[in-house]
Amino acid sequence: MRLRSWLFQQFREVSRLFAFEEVDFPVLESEALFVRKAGEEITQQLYNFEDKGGRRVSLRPELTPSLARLVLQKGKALPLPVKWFAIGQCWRYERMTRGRRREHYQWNMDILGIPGVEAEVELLSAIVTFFKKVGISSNDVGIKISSRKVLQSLLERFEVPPGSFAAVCVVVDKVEKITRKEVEEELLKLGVLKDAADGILNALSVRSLTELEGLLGTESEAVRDLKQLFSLANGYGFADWLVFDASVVRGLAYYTGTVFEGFDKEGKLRAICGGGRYDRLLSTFGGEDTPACGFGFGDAVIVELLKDRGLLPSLQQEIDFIVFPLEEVLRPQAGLVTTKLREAGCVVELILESKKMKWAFKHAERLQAKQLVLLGSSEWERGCVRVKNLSSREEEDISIDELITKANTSKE
Ligand SMILES: Nc1ccc(Br)nc1
Repeated sequence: MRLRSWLFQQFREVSRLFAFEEVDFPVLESEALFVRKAGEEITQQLYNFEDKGGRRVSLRPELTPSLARLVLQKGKALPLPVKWFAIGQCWRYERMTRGRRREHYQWNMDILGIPGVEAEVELLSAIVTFFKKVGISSNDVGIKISSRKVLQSLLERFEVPPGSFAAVCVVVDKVEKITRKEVEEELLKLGVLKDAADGILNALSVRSLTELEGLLGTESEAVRDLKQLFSLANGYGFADWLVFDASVVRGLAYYTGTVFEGFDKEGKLRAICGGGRYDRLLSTFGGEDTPACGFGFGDAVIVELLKDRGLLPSLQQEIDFIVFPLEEVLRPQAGLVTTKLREAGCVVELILESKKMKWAFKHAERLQAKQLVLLGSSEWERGCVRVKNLSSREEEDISIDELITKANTSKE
């Protein structure tokens, strides 16, 4: 829990730096919000059920559809651009034999209302800011960038019905998980003939924007967008984190343009984060066309990466004082001292049971507390408490007022 709190603190701090507002959505939504027909794994693993009112509902597998629903619900009352972030628990239903988690937490940042790649560059900058904040460099991690407009123009060239665009993207996204033959077979089922399938799969191995321009022509929107994105990223100073990779498609049906994913350069881990542009999602929910892009950043792979790189922070509870009444009759006084120290902003552990002094010292050592405040009747009669500094081993009898004054000074 300490690690999760620290991780979420980093997510929140980056979101705050980028002037994003935090939002939250229900973890349980109508199943219909997530049902899509493009064959995505995420929709095949819905943690869905019928509730006591006979409603078909589902634990959310992702946050973006809820965000779209909320933006639509607010309609004109919500001035664009919208810059929202959320950290939410998401669920999937997998057979436990896979030994994989059924729930994880995802940090999302989304910008709605900006049609140009300026929005993607802000989001990519936020991801890079997070990596740098936790000690990860562009030697450790990169972000692969491409655009689904590459696939879109190829499907048009091969006269593939536009209605199968999303499903084709979902299949092509599997290209590193299943064999090329299986991909071709799945594409064939979607009406993509062999020559079109070959054209698509060959395009994924394009290695540069120049090569892509050669393939798609100088008027290509995909090439224009990507050139502008890299140029802006250069201006921001994080272009060294980015790499054009035509094979990046991502597996969510609703992406329509730029797509990107964070990857570890040792190639040991799954994608660290991923995102893209989804300009049609709100209109598929019955809203007006609203340009949108965002990313999801899960809490699992990043922890693996931090472990691998020795970057996990050492997270100890930080106890300023342990207060210990030596006699039960002084417990009310111990409560007074504790209250005053806490009002001064100090973290105080009050020992709640009658214990031996030896136990109190061991307890203080275990918690790595800074100071131990002992209340004994002889000191109390002189209006004092005994304070032991647990690192310097120094101890002194001081008045409560002196103790609180020192505590306040240390907290300023
Ligand atoms: N979508 C999703 C939900 C939960 C986990 Br664990 N992974 C992916």
